[in-house]
Amino acid sequence: MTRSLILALGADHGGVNLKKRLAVVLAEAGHQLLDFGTDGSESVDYPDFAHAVCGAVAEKRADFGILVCGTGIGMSIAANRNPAIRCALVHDVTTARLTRQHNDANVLALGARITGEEVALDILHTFLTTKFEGGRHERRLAKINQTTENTP
Ligand SMILES: O=C(CO)[C@H](O)[C@H](O)[C@H](O)COP(=O)(O)O
Repeated sequence: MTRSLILALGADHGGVNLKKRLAVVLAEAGHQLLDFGTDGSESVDYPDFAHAVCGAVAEKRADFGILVCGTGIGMSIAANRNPAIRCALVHDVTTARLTRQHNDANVLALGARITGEEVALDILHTFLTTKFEGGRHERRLAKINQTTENTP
């Protein structure tokens, strides 16, 4: 798939089956996985897994994080509360590419009830193999971290 990466994975009960499928493919591709669960179908709370995965990425214990819930929305909202995280909820290969090129996204959120397995695998491949372009995008990323004030 790409050079060997350390990837942090997390899902709630809505995303657990897709997470397991992604984990198999990623392990076969030679990546090292930090799997923060969940592992079963019992109802759990997605923020617990988002925070665990994002902690690993923020502390540089993982190169990227991958989060899966029913829609990906709850995971992405929770993930982006961490100031070190740029989490993108992605439904297609084009935005998977662009969020790496333009946003240097370090966490990918997927919705298992929305996105089919084959599309999710294509998104994952694109996300992990596309490089940040830098340049003008560096300035914009810096501004994301500058302020939360509602000024131009
Ligand atoms: O956070 C979500 C929605 O924005 C996720 O899709 C969750 O997986 C979903 O809310 C879980 O719902 P459930 O009815 O408890 O299975």
